[in-house]
Amino acid sequence: MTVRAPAGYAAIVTAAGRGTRAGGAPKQWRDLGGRSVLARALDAFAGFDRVVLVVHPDDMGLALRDHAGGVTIVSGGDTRAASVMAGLEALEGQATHVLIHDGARPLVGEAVIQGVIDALQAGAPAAAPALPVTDALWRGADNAVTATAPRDGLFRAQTPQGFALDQISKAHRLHPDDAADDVELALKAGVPVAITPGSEDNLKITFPADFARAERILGTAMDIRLGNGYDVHAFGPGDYVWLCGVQVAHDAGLVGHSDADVGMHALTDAIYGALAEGDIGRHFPPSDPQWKGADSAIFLRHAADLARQRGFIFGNADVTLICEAPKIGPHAAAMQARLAAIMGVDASRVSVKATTSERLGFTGRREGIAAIATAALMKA
Ligand SMILES: Nc1ccn([C@@H]2O[C@H](COP(=O)(O)OP(=O)(O)OP(=O)(O)O)[C@@H](O)[C@H]2O)c(=O)n1
Ligand SMILES: C[C@](O)(CO)[C@H](O)COP(=O)(O)O
Repeated sequence: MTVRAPAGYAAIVTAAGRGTRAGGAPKQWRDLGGRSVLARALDAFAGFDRVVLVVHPDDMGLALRDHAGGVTIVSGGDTRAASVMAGLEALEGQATHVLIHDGARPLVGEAVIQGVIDALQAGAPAAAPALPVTDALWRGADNAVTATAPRDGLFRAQTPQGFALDQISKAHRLHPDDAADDVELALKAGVPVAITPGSEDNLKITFPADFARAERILGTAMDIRLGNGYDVHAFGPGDYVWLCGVQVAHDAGLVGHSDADVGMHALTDAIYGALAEGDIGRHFPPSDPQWKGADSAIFLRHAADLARQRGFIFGNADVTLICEAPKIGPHAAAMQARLAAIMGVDASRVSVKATTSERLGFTGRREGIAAIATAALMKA
């Protein structure tokens, strides 16, 4: 879920720094759990009508490659304040309020952004998230404590910091010097700033170890779903069967309301199961004549689309066909490719294998084919 910002609200995401303390390539372009730090920070503002992304001139090509469309990309300056100023200039006359966010804070949550918006909507000219300092504070030198310092009334500042656009633009023009953040400039210009709730998850990637910390937060926040599916179809008259989207010659057909693709049905049910969305019968009732003889790809595509609409990506899918015949091995790769194409994933994430039941039971007596499937869905 992203925050839907009120009309007139814009966001500036600053990403023109070089990330010297983090080392390596500029931190905002580096991978964090499969997506760049910056892509994650930008995502949080997808519900804003206007978003300005400020990047280093050397990164303009990268920015246009990854973020063209939807956001306005401008070149930043030598300091954070100069980069924010470039963003503010791009917004002149285009918004009433602006939230200014570090591209290096990839895990900002809805509640933090909403808290800032609510304070501005309530009439504050400026509002920013922060956390009270809870640890004792010391002064130190040469690895020794030289004094203690009171922590009362001290806060750790975060972003996004929100402002009435005209007031923060004026503050930047009045004090074009660098500052730790935009709140500092607002205060210098006499603009009062409300404190809103920050979050421990809203860390700024600053040092190398912060990547591991962010990965840990992402890991615990990851929504992982597993679903299983099971299906059986009896043999009947015919000279081929549909299995996992591939037509396989056989001395019998499979009986069913649709094309009786038992493997595809098991996989579709596994996806519905992971989404707690019932089974194929709920979405495509067998009582409905329009599904008579239907291509089962319709069912699988529907389940895969539903997963994507809910924000999930596929971890993997695994289908096992249980039959004495036909032989599955020669067709397994084609089945894998077909299922992957229907689901819109790479074939390496889909497995199709088979086993006999050692001539035991209904599959052993060649009365039909059974299939079991597992699907893993993930959402960060
Ligand atoms: N000239 C600058 C400097 C910083 N930033 C942005 O401001 C945010 C917070 O800054 P910081 O963590 O200090 O980032 P860097 O300046 O990149 O880091 P470092 O000081 O370690 O080089 C980051 O998203 C950074 O890209 C910017 O847009 N323009
Ligand atoms: C803006 C800021 O993120 C607020 O905490 C921070 O001041 C900027 O980062 P820096 O490390 O101070 O440059």
